[in-house]
Amino acid sequence: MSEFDTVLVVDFGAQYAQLIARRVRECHVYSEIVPSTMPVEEMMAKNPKAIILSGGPSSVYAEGAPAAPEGLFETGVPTFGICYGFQVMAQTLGGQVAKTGVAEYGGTRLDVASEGVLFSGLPATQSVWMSHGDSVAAAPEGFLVTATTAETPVAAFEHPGRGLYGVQFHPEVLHSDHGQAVLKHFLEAAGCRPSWTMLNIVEDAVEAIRAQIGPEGRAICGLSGGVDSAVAAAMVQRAIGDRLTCVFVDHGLLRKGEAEQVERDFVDVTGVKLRVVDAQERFLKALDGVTDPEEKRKIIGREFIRVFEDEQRAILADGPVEFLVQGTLYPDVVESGGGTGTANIKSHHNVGGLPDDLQFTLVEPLRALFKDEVRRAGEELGLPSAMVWRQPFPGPGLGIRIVGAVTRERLEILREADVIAREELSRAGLDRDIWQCPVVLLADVRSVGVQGDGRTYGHPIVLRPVSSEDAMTADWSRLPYEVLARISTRITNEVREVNRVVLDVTSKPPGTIEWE
Ligand SMILES: Nc1ncnc2c1ncn2[C@@H]1O[C@H](COP(=O)(O)OP(=O)(O)OP(=O)(O)O)[C@@H](O)[C@H]1O
Ligand SMILES: O=c1[nH]c(=O)c2[nH+]cn([C@@H]3O[C@H](COP(=O)(O)O)[C@@H](O)[C@H]3O)c2[nH]1
Ligand SMILES: NC(=O)CC[C@H](N)C(=O)O
Ligand SMILES: [Mg+2]
Repeated sequence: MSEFDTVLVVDFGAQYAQLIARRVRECHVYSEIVPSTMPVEEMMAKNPKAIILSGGPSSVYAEGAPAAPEGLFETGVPTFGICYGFQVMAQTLGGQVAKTGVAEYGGTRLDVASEGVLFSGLPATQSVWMSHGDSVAAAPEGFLVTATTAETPVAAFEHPGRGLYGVQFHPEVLHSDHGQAVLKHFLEAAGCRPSWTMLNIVEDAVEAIRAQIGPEGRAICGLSGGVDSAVAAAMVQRAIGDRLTCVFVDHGLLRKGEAEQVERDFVDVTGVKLRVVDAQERFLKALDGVTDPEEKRKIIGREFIRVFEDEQRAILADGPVEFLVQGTLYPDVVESGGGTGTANIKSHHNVGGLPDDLQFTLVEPLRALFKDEVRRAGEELGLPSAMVWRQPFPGPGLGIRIVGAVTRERLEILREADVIAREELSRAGLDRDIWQCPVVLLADVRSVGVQGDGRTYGHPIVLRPVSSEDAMTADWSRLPYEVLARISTRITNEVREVNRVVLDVTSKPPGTIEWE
């Protein structure tokens, strides 16, 4: 018998399929996503202990809407439907789904009518997160309706005898008060053992990397000094040892002290082979005069790859290098429009920004994970905590924090302002409280100031401190006024060209974290 149980998440085109999978993993049960079009026999071959049906954008009664996999409810495998998955279960088993004319989006009060299995021991009223326009009008025969809301008479149902459960709300998002408990109750009822740990992610990833690269293959890893590439590199190093060469690209869009830090921190700890490439000229030339954010991102993505290709040739003497390792995470993929039916928000340089003629085979062991999971993997791998808890910094660097064309002078201004903000936030002990704090230069905006009794006509700097769990959503950080005041005073005193500092008070959505 396998040491851990498997839960399949059947994806109906959900925004949150990966989020469901990770919440299951948080219950220490292994979980994998499969498309709703996969035949039931193939699902059964994976020997699932339980199945979760995800949400999705369609209406179950619409023509062409994805149906429950044929025969799924006859397999006897305990199954939990969420939102669309709940509606699909209701309809397939003889209940009724209809557009009732009322929709619920966001926080909603749920009244538990009967604890049943899912709500066992939980409060009779709780706040849950909803996102639906269709509703279950009648539960299938034999099902107990366990919860309602003001607008939704059937907000949860279950038939423990048949191992079938469903909820209209999203237990996987953190805004649902007891969502994780509801999920846990389902997994327990299904008999899933909590025996899976993050160690398995590391071990499995290392195994998979070994299999992908083979016994002779060699790889280059883009190392940025950030968490993701550090963890990816450490995994690959564990898999293929010194057949890995790391490449740090100094593209001139880095913050003060960044290049030195990579050499000091990562190489010291891992002893990995590192090549540092000074590519400032090439990036600045390629970006000359470019103001469109997507164009900047595409150029930066392409130039990164061109540098990796040059490095590939430079180390050819030791044997060909076919693989490129990147620390790509799931949010990079969804935002670049790579999820099921998701829109392109911005092309992350390492996903949507890659050139079409890419010669490398990509190795991306973190592609299905969120940042906090990567941090835990980093801890499992024994990386130092200063590295594991470092705030994210985007690959395109200061290039997407200058609103307007990128020039050496503007980079210098931004670098000076950024280091002041970072110093003051650290001094105030706020590094762990905030997710990151982009400092943005509005290069094409000027405003009038008065300094030393004279008139100035300088540029504004925007501070964008945010708190977040996984960068998919974020809120602006409520920093102490004294800290903001100190940052503002120092930046305007110390950075010529800047005569105004402003604070960005927008959450994500509607804003994104970076300005471009
Ligand atoms: N300066 C760089 N040199 C080489 N590779 C880079 C550089 N910047 C980014 N990359 C590559 O692009 C990937 C994505 O960058 P991203 O900023 O998302 O991750 P990270 O820098 O590893 O971690 P963090 O999100 O904590 O900054 C990196 O994992 C790395 O492979
Ligand atoms: O490596 C990266 N390449 C990119 O092209 C990129 N764009 C945004 N980011 C980082 O991703 C997170 C979410 O950012 P946004 O809310 O701006 O999309 C934040 O942490 C951003 O700093 C990037 N990281
Ligand atoms: N989030 C969802 O799964 C939505 C399901 C369905 N599209 C509805 O609006 O009710
Ligand atoms: Mg980074």
